[in-house]
Amino acid sequence: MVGNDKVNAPGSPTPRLEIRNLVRAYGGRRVVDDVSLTVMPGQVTCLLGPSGCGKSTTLRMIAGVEMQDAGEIWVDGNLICDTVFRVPPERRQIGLMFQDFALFPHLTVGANVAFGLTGSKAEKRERAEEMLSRVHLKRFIDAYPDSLSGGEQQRVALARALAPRPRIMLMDEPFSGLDNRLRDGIRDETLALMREEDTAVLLVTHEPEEAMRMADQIALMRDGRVVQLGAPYNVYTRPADKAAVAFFSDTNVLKAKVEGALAMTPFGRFLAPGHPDGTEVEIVFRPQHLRIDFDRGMPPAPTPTEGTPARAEVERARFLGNESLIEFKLVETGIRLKATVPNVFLPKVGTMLLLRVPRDRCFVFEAG
Ligand SMILES: Nc1ncnc2c1ncn2[C@@H]1O[C@H](COP(=O)(O)OP(=O)(O)OP(=O)(O)O)[C@@H](O)[C@H]1O
Repeated sequence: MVGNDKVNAPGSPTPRLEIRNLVRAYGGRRVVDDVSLTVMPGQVTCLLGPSGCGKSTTLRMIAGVEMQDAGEIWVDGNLICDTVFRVPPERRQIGLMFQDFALFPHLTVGANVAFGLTGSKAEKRERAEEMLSRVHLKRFIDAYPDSLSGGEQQRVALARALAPRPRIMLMDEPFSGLDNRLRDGIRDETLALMREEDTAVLLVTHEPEEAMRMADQIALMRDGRVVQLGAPYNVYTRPADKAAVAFFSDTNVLKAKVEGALAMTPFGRFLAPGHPDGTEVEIVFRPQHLRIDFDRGMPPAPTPTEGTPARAEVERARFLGNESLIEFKLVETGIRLKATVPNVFLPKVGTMLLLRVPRDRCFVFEAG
């Protein structure tokens, strides 16, 4: 029962991987709850979310090592798994790479890479050589894994996973065992290789920075559901809710009540479109968007883009390397806010400064 994709509009390209309404429950609790997404060939989709939100379970169902309770998995427009029909894992042409990737210690690097391949001995050796050249490790083809560094072993694992030309690559926190410097290089190498091979990648991570770096598309997950799906820029700049803002950075929150489609705050009025009068809202913005000015006695006039400036006292200032973090208390209301500024800016505790909030950097959500 291998069907054709009926859902995608005619003429639109067929996704390499499509999951529709996947559900998985343990003991009555839905840990994956109606998850749908697509991954195109040569593209990377990141499943991003906090620990326990259902990322790995989703991946395991696609790999075929776990059965869903409901929903369908399609590859290149063909159904490969629903609740009655199931292509076995080894026939799905899906490559796997996990954090605790294990190379076979008793096999050479070349034999590790050739392990999942079919064909003659010479053909297998040739493909292993090709893949090892791509990850710049051909010289280790006859060495054993334990003579390689952690990063080199990871690249061998990548070469091994990609050698059989999987149509889809599922990666679960594959870079988390590596130190930062090594990680950036291997990430870039991995992306380049997978784009060249036109592989569709579904990568699980709980690190927003990793997702922003690697993904063409981010599926932000929480409590088993995809709460937002989109390009990294869109997910970051148009977050679905307060938690989506907070997942990517620290936040400042101003509470207010809507009156006449406006929310009144110490920084003046904010437009609150779509929120009926009387709604309690939260105005959320990132610390890097709080504007700081010197207090020259006469506060500048309110502007439509930044509202009314508010006087604030510095409570703490710390240098974090490439930016400084300043913590403030608003004089009038006692509200605490944080600002980050590039480089070194360390005003003394007690200094009075003026703060402004650019309206185009704020998100207004109903208070939850
Ligand atoms: N076999 C299982 N039996 C019961 N509960 C399970 C099982 N596997 C996973 N869970 C639960 O399902 C939820 C989702 O787990 P999952 O591993 O998919 O999350 P995750 O987002 O990948 O988390 P992490 O980033 O920590 O790996 C968790 O609460 C977990 O405890």
